[in-house]
Amino acid sequence: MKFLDLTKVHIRSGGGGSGCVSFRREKFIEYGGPDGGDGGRGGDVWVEVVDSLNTLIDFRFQQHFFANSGQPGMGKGRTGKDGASVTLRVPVGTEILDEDQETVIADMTELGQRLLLAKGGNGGWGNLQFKSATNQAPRRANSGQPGVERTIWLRLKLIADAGLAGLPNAGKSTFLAATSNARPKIADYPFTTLHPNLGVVGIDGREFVMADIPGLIEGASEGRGLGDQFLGHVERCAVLLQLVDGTSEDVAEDWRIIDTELDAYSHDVALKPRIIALNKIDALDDEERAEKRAALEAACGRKVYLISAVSGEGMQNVLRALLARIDKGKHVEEDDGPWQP
Ligand SMILES: Nc1nc2c(ncn2[C@@H]2O[C@H](COP(=O)(O)OP(=O)(O)OP(=O)(O)O)[C@@H](O)[C@H]2O)c(=O)[nH]1
Ligand SMILES: [Mg+2]
Repeated sequence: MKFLDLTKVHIRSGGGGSGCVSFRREKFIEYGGPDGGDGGRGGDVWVEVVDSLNTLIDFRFQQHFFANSGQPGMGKGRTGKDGASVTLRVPVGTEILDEDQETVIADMTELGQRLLLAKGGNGGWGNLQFKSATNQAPRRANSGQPGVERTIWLRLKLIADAGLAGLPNAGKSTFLAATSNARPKIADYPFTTLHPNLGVVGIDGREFVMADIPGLIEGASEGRGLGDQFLGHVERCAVLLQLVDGTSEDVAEDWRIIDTELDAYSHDVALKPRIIALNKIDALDDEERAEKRAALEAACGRKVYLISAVSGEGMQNVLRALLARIDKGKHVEEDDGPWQP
């Protein structure tokens, strides 16, 4: 199932700068002692959990994370500058795997959690450090330690922010394809979608993850059709978008069937914030739109969005409403009850 995001990343910490061999050269001081400074430390490679999108999509564009090397030491006892470190910013729930993809190096589960993945090399000693009672003028300095290079994998179990629910053919996959990077199969027969698809939806410069699941039918909670086996995937969503096919004879009944199945599956899922949209309005005239909207609003007792996943009409409004619900879910801990638009 396409619920895992897996990305390969190459990392390299910086090597330490080499130590310097140098002697004091000043007028009237005949034998200036050694004054070569140490090399700077190489930069580290860190991973840190940040509050961001719950996909690893950014790592498709940047797969190399190389820290800078330390600068060499200099005369007059000056230490070289340390190399800059780099940090991989990952979402909560990212696992770090070794190159073999089997060994789990770390499980990044908490916001702000930080882990050192590759330590920068120490800088080498300058000749100043080698001065001793027996050797007042050492011509010796160390080179810096090399950096560490490795390949790792990031693996994230995706959690959808929004889930699509509706009868077969309601247009769920069309909606996902129209609004996200996902390319699910779309066709004019029921049960086109056989497994869930996920897509990253962009709206107003923000992004969220939406899941398209196979259509539900009456009796799904008792195992009819594809049953409720995929509803587990929407259990953790912040909001559900229920699509009702506008070309259906009885939109109120269509809404009720899904509502009943959600409730039979789990009370919690039925009580989740839900946004209702009447889809395929491009196929309806004004009178039909008004009539069906009224019937649907009477059945569900809340605002109904009018949309067309094909023409794009009304889509922005629904996406904004979903995003607002998702944001609300993230910032408000207590449940403010169902059915609040
Ligand atoms: N006219 C019109 N047709 C639409 C619209 N949205 C979807 N359709 C059509 O409705 C049919 C079903 O669309 P899908 O997106 O496959 O429906 P689904 O809900 O994913 O169906 P299942 O995967 O079987 O549950 C396709 O022929 C779509 O082209 C719309 O806004 N307007
Ligand atoms: Mg589908």
